[in-house]
Amino acid sequence: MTSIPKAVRKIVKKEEDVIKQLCTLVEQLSNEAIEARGSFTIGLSGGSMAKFLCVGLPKIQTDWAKWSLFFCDERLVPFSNEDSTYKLYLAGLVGKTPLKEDQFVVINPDLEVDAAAKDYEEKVRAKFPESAWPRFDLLLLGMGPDGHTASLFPDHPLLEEKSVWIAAIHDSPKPPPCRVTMTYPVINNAGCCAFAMAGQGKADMVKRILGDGESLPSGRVRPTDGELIWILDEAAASKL
Ligand SMILES: O=C1O[C@H](COP(=O)(O)O)[C@@H](O)[C@H](O)[C@H]1O
Repeated sequence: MTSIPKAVRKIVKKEEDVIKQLCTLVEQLSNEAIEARGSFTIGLSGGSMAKFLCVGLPKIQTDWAKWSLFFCDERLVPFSNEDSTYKLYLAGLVGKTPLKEDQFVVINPDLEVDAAAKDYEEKVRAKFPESAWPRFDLLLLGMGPDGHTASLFPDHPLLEEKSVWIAAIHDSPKPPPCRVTMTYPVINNAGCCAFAMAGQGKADMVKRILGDGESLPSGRVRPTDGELIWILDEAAASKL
C-alpha cells in the first residue's frame, strides 16, 4: 500500500552538524541499497547541497564503485562554467573519493535546452530500463529563497508536468535561464527525498513550507512510497 509520508525533521545545532547528518544518511542508504540490490542511485542538486556534500562525502564508508550519480537539475552551461553543478562535484568529489567521472550521468551542454532534456531523459532511462518511472534510492534536494527545488519554480507551468521524466526550462527566474530538471512524478517516486539547509536565510521559507504548509515547490515533494527528510540547523528552523 502506498502512503504519503509526513516529513521527518532533524534539527541540529549548526551547519557542520547538518553536513554530518546528511552524509550519515547517504552512507546508510548507500550501504543498504548496495546490500539489497548491488547498486546505489543518487540524484544531486547544486548550490548549498553541493557544498555540503563535497565537504562531508569524502569521509564516509561505502562501496563507491557501485554508485551511479544523477542530477535532480542542471544548468545548461559548459562544464567549465562556474554555474555548472557537475563542475562543483567534479572538483569536490573526483580525486577526493574513489568516484570516477564516468559514474556521473551528465547532460550534454552542447545541445539546445529541449534536446538536452530529451537526451538526459534517455540517459536516465538507460539506467532504469523497463520502468514506468525511475525509482532513485535517494534524491538530495535544495530549497531556494523563493521555495523552488531542483529547477521547479513557483507558479511555473513545469510544476504540472506529468508526462516526461526530465523537462527543459527556458525561463528560469534564477540565472542561468536554461536548465533541465527532474519532474515531480520522478522526484516523488524516489525511495527517499532529503532536503538539507543551514542559516537564517532559509528560516522564513522553512516556516512557510513546513510550518504553514504552503504549497510551494519544495513543499510539493511528497514521495508516494518513500521517506521524506528535512535536515535543518537551528537557524534555519528558528521560525518553526
Ligand atoms: O539554482 C539552484 O538552486 C537550488 C537552491 O540552491 P541553494 O544554494 O539556495 O541551496 C538548488 O537546489 C538547485 O539545484 C540549483 O540549480
